[in-house]
Amino acid sequence: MAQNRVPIRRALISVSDKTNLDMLANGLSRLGVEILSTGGTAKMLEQSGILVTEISQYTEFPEMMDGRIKTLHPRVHGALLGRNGVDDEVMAQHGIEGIDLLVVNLYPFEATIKQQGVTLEQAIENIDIGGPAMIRAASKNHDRVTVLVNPEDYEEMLDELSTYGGISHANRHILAAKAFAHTARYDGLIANYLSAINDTEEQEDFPRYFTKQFNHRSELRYGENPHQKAAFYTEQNPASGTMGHAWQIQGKALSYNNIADADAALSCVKEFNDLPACVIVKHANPCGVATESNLTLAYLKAFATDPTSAFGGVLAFNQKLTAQVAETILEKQFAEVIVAPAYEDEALKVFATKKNLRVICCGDLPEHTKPWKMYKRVSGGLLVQDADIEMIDVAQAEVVSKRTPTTQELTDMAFAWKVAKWVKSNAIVYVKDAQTIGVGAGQMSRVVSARIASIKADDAGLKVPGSAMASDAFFPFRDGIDAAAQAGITAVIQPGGSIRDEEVIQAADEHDMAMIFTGMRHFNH
Ligand SMILES: NC(=O)c1ncn([C@@H]2O[C@H](COP(=O)(O)O)[C@@H](O)[C@H]2O)c1NC=O
Repeated sequence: MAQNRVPIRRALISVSDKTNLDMLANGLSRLGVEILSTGGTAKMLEQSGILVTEISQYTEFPEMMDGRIKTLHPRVHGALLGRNGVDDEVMAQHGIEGIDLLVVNLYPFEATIKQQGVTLEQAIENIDIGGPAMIRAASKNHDRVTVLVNPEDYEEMLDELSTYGGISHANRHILAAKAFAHTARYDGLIANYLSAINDTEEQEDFPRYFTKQFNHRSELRYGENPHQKAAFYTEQNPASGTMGHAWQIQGKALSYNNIADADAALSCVKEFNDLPACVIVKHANPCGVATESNLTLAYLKAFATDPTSAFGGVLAFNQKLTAQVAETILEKQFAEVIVAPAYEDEALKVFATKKNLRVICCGDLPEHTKPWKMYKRVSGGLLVQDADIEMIDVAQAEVVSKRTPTTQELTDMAFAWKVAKWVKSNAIVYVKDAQTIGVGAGQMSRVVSARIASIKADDAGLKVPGSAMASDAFFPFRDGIDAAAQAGITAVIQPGGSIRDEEVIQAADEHDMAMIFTGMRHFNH
């Protein structure tokens, strides 16, 4: 197929972010490309000794209104929009010389609105008008014009230009789509910002119009089930320690369920930043969680909670993974996915013996997570909420039982509470000595979750007596407490807030249990 390469004779460069600018302009000059440029960009290029024509010289119209008008001129837009073989005559008639390459990036609106105490006026002055207008014009006319909106793309374009003398149609098309995505994201940010601010400049939590852009990261073999097609999209700059940031080191391609489960495992393991921790997830639920003095022991304890469910599980760790952990995992079980912030080279050599095992590196886990939003598609709409990043200090929680918890019980309750947050509701988690003893997940009644936690502990040969129990939401009846007491639970952590709290506290007192109320619920659906 013909490449339909278009040579570049004239370029317009107008950039706020001047990264790689010298390299680009030097490259273009060497290839004999004439450069037009706006005020600040032209000044910088002149200082570097590059020959440029100021845009105001070309338009014969001054830049004005503090930069609100620079390139908004028919000689610029005609030069970008004029079609080869269609508009040649009219261009000549009006002294319009075609621009073949447009290099633009926009006023830093996103960075401006992220600043503390920014005013509406400052935000508005950082809305770029001329830049998006040119990007849209050039992208529409990518049949002739090449458009660059990202300094990371300069080098590849220069390579193609110097090697082949022009840019292929395929690449102009890719760059045009990228440029429209760039302006779409930019306008989305502006619309979100303006529609979340009222006339007294108070920021509302949720904009009237909501636009968010995600970028295609990979095709997935299929979705939750083989008859569902699926792909993975990520944010612009995903934070370290997230699935959006993570990269795969080895193994079979990641599936939709792998990514969802690895995310669940990562979320849970991040709760334990003080000690080496391991979380094993199966079908989005932790089936074993433990902390210990090193990752190998943490893994062994997590595995011991429910070895049956751990088969084919997704394992997350909160520290650099050693060869010893890798060997122990391979001895003990078949795993689908391992995710950790980093790996020792020796650990990777061990995993390399299992070619299919998916090994993912997520980068450092940040200590404090900034607030962010969660989205869930429902038919005909989108649910948006704050991510559940809150975690109470259990030591400050209210003791509601007659008996106060022992130090050991408090520690176990704190651990169980962190795990319960990441178990699907209704969640019941039994914990002793920094190890999950039984997990009851995703049941329609709380008492059944409690029974399941006991059954799981029994199946694994773990002793419940003396364990603490966490419940993600209040107990609506005393039956859950009675069932737990029967199993040997001595301490209970739960949000409280039921109309039958008194009856529930009385049940705890009758069984001589310690009970604390967190005042915070952690439903996870
Ligand atoms: N108003 C205009 O005609 C106009 N044309 C280009 N710009 C922007 O001006 C910036 C570059 O300005 P300078 O070269 O003066 O540093 C770029 O981000 C570009 O998108 C404009 N500024 C804002 O709209």
